[in-house]
Amino acid sequence: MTTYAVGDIQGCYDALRRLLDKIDFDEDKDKLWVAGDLVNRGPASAETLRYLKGLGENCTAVLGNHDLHLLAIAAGARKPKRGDTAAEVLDAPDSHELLEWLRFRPFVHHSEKHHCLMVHAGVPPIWDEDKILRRAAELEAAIQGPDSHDFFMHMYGNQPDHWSKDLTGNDRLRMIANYFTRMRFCSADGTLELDSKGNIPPRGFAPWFLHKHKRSKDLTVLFGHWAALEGRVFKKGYEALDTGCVWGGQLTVMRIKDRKRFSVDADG
Ligand SMILES: Nc1ncnc2c1ncn2[C@@H]1O[C@H](COP(=O)(O)OP(=O)(O)OP(=O)(O)OP(=O)(O)OC[C@H]2O[C@@H](n3cnc4c(N)ncnc43)[C@H](O)[C@@H]2O)[C@@H](O)[C@H]1O
Repeated sequence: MTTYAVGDIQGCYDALRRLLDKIDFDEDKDKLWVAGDLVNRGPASAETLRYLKGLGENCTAVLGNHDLHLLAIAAGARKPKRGDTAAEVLDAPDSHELLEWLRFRPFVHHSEKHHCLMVHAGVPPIWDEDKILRRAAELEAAIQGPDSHDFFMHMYGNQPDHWSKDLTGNDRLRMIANYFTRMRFCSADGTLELDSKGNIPPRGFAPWFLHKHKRSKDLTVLFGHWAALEGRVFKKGYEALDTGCVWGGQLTVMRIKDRKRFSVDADG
């Protein structure tokens, strides 16, 4: 049994299957962790969800911003934007099952065995692992509970931009969602800058993983989301997995035990 972690698939189902063939992935024995953004912009989000759902307990996927966006569209809280491919999932005959499976994915996966945390965008420097997991659970409860429509209606936006334990309601949930699913740059106190998407830090901010973190140093964080990094972080304890498949780059999987990476080109 071998455990692998894959970056943002975003509906690039053919690339996913080519990559799994390349590593001789055994669907009955091996484990696949997915670092969020399973869907959207790529051509085959429904097929991707169907395949990952079919892996059962051998797939552990966390939610990304594009997954949340699809769930918000499905809930009637948002309209699709140009370039979104949500309709392909919404029109699928098994749409309900696929969306319910997605809605019940976590935001953070903690593996004690492998000393890893997997999250889509990142974890703020101001939280230790206990807080990270408790705040992920808060957000999961909101999305999985009866008031999820209300959350999706209020999910979008860049404010508040910094954490306070006194935050309540949808402001608190939006802040947590923005840390886990949209963050790239922040300041040492966890203030977010969500406009910049390239590699150049805006003045006063740095990539979230370069700050001093409260989290235990023994935990490696696996994350996706940031295609412009091209899978490179150069900092011990961090593994960037998004290599921009949906932008014509590559899809990359990392074997957890030795951190060896395998990639396929987007266009085969
Ligand atoms: N609370 C909330 N508030 C607001 N929106 C929410 C939300 N929750 C969910 N959403 C949804 O989140 C999305 C906005 O997210 P954002 O993070 O704001 O923007 P994005 O451009 O859509 O990011 P993406 O996730 O695609 O990241 P990537 O690095 O691949 O791509 C980013 C850029 O990198 C560029 N890029 C790709 N490869 C690159 C490379 N090798 N070098 C340089 N740039 C590269 C691409 O061209 C692209 O412009 C929307 O769909 C929105 O609806």
